[in-house]
Amino acid sequence: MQDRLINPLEGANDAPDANIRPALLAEYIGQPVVREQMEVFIGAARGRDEALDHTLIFGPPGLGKTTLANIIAREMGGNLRSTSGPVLERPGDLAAMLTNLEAGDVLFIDEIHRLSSVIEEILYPAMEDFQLDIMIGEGPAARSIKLDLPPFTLVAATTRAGLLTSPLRDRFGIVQRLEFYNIADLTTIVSRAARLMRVPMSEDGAIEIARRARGTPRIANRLLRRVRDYAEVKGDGSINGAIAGSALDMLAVDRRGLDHLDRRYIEILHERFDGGPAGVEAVAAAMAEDRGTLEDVIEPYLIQQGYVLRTARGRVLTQMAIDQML
Ligand SMILES: Nc1ncnc2c1ncn2[C@@H]1O[C@H](COP(=O)(O)OP(=O)(O)OP(=O)(O)O)[C@@H](O)[C@H]1O
Ligand SMILES: [Mg+2]
Repeated sequence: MQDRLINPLEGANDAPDANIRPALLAEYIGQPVVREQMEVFIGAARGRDEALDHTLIFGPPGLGKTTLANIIAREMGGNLRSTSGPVLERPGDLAAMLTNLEAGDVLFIDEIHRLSSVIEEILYPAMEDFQLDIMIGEGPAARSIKLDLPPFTLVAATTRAGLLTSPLRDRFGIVQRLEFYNIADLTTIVSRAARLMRVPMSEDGAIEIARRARGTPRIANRLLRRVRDYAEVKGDGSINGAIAGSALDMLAVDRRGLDHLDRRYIEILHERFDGGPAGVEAVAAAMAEDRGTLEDVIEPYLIQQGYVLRTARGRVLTQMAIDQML
């Protein structure tokens, strides 16, 4: 899993890409619905000189949740303070973040589905009334303190919206769902990144990379870096369709953006489970992967592309998968 080239998760070999990450809404490519809505909500909040409503962003890894959180802070003219669900262990951790906020700041909590219930309880009044309500000390000496917080915006991201409790979910005024990107948008993303990285690339080179990036900008940018390596060693450093094609063939990323893990998933479902329905736990065990990896990383794209169906009785292989892959 670790060294899978088309793993949508952020990895050690993702070079720092601060310079290619879009900083403004106008540079955020694709996601037209999200972009249009955010333009309106941000414009309105700025016009009223208020903090933007709390915003929940969900979608599979690598589609631009963290990027969007950064853009929101920038467009609102506030600071971005980042943390994540698993990092916030004790109430004091969250209290420290909240009391350091200034009016109009964005508090970004990544992986919000991994927040403990104690922390969640503190978040409710903070989100609703900008009040920090916290117990300090233990036993008879314990007392509760209340503090006013400046108006701020909580931006939360999750790959698993289904795991949020409904009281938490209900406290977000804005909920945005990111979708996989189409080839045209991914082509624009790759072309822009190549320009910023000063790599000469033709349109068909960009399309070839986009087609194999399984709808995910992070993967598109990672493939671009590996194709650049290939072009520098095997060619004159510039990328065209043929160079990109042979580089990606060498990297075993096929024309549909599927790699050995996807193919194994489909083969196992076909051979061991007779095409399904099969429970996700059983498929995960047969693949020796954990269920979370299957659900977060492998399945979303296979489902979106129509290779696999998620039914009440389990996973089912579609006719299209059988025709194209087996
Ligand atoms: N709409 C976009 N336009 C251009 N580039 C994008 C866009 N969305 C994401 N990217 C690029 O893809 C990379 C991954 O995006 P990001 O880190 O925001 O994903 P994420 O959804 O937060 O992933 P994770 O779930 O792993 O936290 C970014 O570094 C950025 O360069
Ligand atoms: Mg992120």
